[in-house]
Amino acid sequence: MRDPDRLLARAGVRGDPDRDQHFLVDDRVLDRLPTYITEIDADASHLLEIGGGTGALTDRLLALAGDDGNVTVVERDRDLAAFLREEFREEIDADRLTVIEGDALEVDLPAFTASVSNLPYGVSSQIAFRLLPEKRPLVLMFQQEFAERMVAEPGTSEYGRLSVSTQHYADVELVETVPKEAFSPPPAVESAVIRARPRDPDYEVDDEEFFLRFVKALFTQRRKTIRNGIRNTAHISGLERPDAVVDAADEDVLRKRPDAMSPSAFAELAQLALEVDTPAVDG
Ligand SMILES: C[S@@+](CC[C@H](N)C(=O)[O-])C[C@H]1O[C@@H](n2cnc3c(N)ncnc32)[C@H](O)[C@@H]1O
Repeated sequence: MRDPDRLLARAGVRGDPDRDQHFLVDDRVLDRLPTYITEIDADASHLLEIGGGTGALTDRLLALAGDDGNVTVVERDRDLAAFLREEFREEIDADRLTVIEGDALEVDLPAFTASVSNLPYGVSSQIAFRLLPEKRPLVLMFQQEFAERMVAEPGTSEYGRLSVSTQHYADVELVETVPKEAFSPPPAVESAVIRARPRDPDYEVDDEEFFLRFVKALFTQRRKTIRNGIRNTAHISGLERPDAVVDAADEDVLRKRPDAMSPSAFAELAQLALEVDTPAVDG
């Protein structure tokens, strides 16, 4: 495997934190990341990496994909993309690696089978919610506090809109926390890796967009009861008759606060809200 410090030296770059550049330099962490894919027997024939940097993780993903598989890496920084094309010329010529130079929020993504990425933290949420609906196994590095909110259970202080919307798409677990020293330059906060295994939720929602908007609306009033939340957030949820929704809902639910509501309880309430109200379409 390529040595991360040598890759940094060959690229001749110093990571720029203002451009979300914190390169993994701890071999043990780099070597472990692909194992979170093999552990669950996921299809590794086409791996996607967002934010290739100097290619230390890319190298491990090429090994994971094997000689018959391939990897696509997206990198926004022009110099780093040029370095990746030079460093991995053989793999590119053998059609085992594709380097896409561009912003991961804008470029067309290939039909990947799984993604392993040490995400640029400034846009990690937007990238995660680009990847999760693709319903592929994901192993993603985030700021630790963000990762903890993604995997949080109802009734905890970390549980919120992010937990419900993440868990709508996948079973998620926090598989590893990563200290700052594993990166060069070290980020300001600790990091953590989550693994997402796609599955259908154990509830039905007819209008996914409304469900996610309704959950977002109610969590803006985290300390209020669901009763008050429904009434106070119609401008966000788009409900036109919030009082009618309150009249139709169970008293037990109306008395709760959002952080005590499981995703399926939100889904049931969202379905009811749709039955008694036709929400205005966003935008
Ligand atoms: C945290 S570093 C990870 C680099 C490398 N994968 C590693 O683990 O060492 C994130 C990388 O994403 C790139 N990046 C930042 N914003 C991006 C964006 N919007 N789209 C694609 N890449 C981006 C940065 O230039 C940087 O190389």
